Amino acid sequence: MTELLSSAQMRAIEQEAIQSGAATGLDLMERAGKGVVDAVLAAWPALAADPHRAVVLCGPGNNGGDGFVIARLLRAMGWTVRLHLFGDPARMPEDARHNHDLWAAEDPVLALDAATVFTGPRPDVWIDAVFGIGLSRPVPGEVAQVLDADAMAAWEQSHGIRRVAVDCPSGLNLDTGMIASDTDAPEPSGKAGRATMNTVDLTVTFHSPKPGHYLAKGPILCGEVRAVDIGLSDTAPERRSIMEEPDPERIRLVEPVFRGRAIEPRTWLKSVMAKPGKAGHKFDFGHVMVFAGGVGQGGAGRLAARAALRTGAGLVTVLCPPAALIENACQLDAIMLRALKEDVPLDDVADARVTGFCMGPGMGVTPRTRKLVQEALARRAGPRHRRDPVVVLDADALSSFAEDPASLFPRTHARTILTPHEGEFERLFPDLGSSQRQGRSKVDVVREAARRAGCIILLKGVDTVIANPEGGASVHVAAYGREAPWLATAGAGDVLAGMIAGLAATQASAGLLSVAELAVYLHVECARRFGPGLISEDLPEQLPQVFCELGL
Ligand SMILES: NC(=O)C1=CN([C@@H]2O[C@H](COP(=O)(O)OP(=O)(O)OC[C@H]3O[C@@H](n4cnc5c(N)ncnc54)[C@H](OP(=O)(O)O)[C@@H]3O)[C@@H](O)[C@H]2O)[C@@H](O)CC1
Ligand SMILES: [K+]
Repeated sequence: MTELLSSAQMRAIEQEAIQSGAATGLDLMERAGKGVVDAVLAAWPALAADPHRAVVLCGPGNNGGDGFVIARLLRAMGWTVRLHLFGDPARMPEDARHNHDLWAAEDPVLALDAATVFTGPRPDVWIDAVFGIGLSRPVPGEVAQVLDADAMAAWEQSHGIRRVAVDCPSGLNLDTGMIASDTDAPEPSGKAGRATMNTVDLTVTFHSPKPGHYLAKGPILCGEVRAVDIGLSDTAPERRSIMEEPDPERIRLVEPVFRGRAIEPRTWLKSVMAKPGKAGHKFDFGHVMVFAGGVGQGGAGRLAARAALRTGAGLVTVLCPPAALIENACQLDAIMLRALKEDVPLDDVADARVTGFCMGPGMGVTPRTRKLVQEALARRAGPRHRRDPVVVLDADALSSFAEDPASLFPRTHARTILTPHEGEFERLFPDLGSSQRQGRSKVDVVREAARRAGCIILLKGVDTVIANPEGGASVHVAAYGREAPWLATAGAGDVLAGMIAGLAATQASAGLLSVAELAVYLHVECARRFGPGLISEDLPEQLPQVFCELGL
């Protein structure tokens, strides 16, 4: 997993390097500027063949300082560079000021406003070095107008201009992935309100990517993200083992990368999953019970059950009300089926060998659902097992506690995972819901929710965030080449719940958060493998091929 560094962590690492004498601030800025130029030429090799034209937009801090280095390096390659500055050079930080002076000794520093920028000739490359990790408030009006998505239309064939952001598209908050919206920017038309931000083709960041590249608007705005090495070392390196739970101080990105290097996906899968390479009988790989709804309401539970079985659980049983037995029996083969009468306790049907419960999809928002959830959460490890059964709560199992979430949280435990979408999340944590976040990052609110609930929370989305009560957090994003728009389909969440239950119930030695990370990744891989036309029934059926392609 790649570790995503907050602005504060990035600053601390930079300061440590400077204070230890490993590098000066100027060294780092020079390496950052050179890293951007190298990344641009690597992305578009044709640009290296002969000199081109660039516009470089610089801001008042060190992001702007990087911009001055980039402008100087391009100039040295024979490029024609127009440089625009927002801010007062006299107030720039020392290193940025130094690079300003190097540029200004030979070439003009132009004003950064739409009239000045867009009357110049069309550039081949556009470099945005206005604000980076130091963005502290909404982007001022004159800058917002230049960065507006439509502004470039002032040039002919503006779509052919290569747009590059230094650290981030200016205005994007690198901790949250959000854009401050209460800008004082008047639109060119004079209307109040925020201009729409330009998306770039390439974002070049330093040392390590930041959460804002992956959360919320980040993936929409950043194009491709490249992190370049500027010679910083991290004193808190990644955890020793790939399946270790994340460092509570850090956020990690779910991908087959470990300690900065891409690894064979199968190494990751084998470290998290119980089944590959092990001999055993079906009870060695767990028994998952999936609760289905009443007559006509069983599809969601069946989808989850199929996903649990395909991920490797030894046995999967669907539990349903007696009236729905025939409906389910007509549709299930390898999956077992039991009726659970209204007044019968869970213990009557679930023996000590059950290692996982998947609850919620199609169950109905009812007192009976609440009761069953409470019973499942009260179950403890059987004599043959080290750990309590995993309890995956999704959909109606969550909404059944909307009136009184506080009655759920004393019962949830370390082997519980709640898998809400935004609506369900808001029902359980009204003050943390998307309408109440007010600039707090999705990671922060999911961490807070996990702490409150005392269990793992997985908040679904294009950017899925998973957190444990200790503060460990992961982000998985279906973007940057892993887009999965066909996953926005009814039942996809039920399948994910089943995948998590299936993987966790197999008695894998990895912790539940690691299991959830892998399940989210596999879920997206299944959707991508199937592609257009995907419906939820297709997802579990992709697993065998996905496992095979990932090297199992
Ligand atoms: N850390 C590292 O390891 C390395 C960092 N490097 C680079 O440094 C960048 C961080 O530099 P930075 O800290 O100077 O912040 P930056 O983004 O330039 O902005 C601060 C300035 O903008 C101003 N300002 C902010 N918002 C504003 C607004 N809305 N409207 C108006 N003004 C606003 C703010 O003013 P203030 O808030 O202080 O009033 C201040 O003047 C980082 O992104 C990377 O590119 C690399 O060189 C190498 C290694
Ligand atoms: K920038």
